[in-house]
Amino acid sequence: MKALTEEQIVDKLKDFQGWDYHENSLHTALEFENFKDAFTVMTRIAFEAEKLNHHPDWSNVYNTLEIYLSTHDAGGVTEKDFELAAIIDQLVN
Ligand SMILES: C[C@H](O)[C@H](O)[C@H]1CNC2=NC(N)=NC(=O)C2=N1
Repeated sequence: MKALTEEQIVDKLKDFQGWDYHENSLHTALEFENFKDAFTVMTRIAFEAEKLNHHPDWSNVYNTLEIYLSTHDAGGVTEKDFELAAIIDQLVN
């Protein structure tokens, strides 16, 4: 799968609230009520990532979750990253 151009990425991001293009990845930062809520969402994302065989680069500190999505095999952002971002949005909204 081929990496998208920055122009394509910025254009597609117009349909995504709360995501930006940062360090050659799609990026979002989420804050939850508490650690359990954050970890619950991480667990649900993990199952979706496994189904997609597409995995996030993420960091959790207490009630915050920072997610970076890129496609290692393509060395950039691809449609799969947007697919997983859309799934994550459904899980958190
Ligand atoms: C072997 C395995 O299918 C590949 O390494 C998959 C796993 N998950 C992945 N996740 C992401 N974000 N990018 C990949 O290129 C990728 N490749």
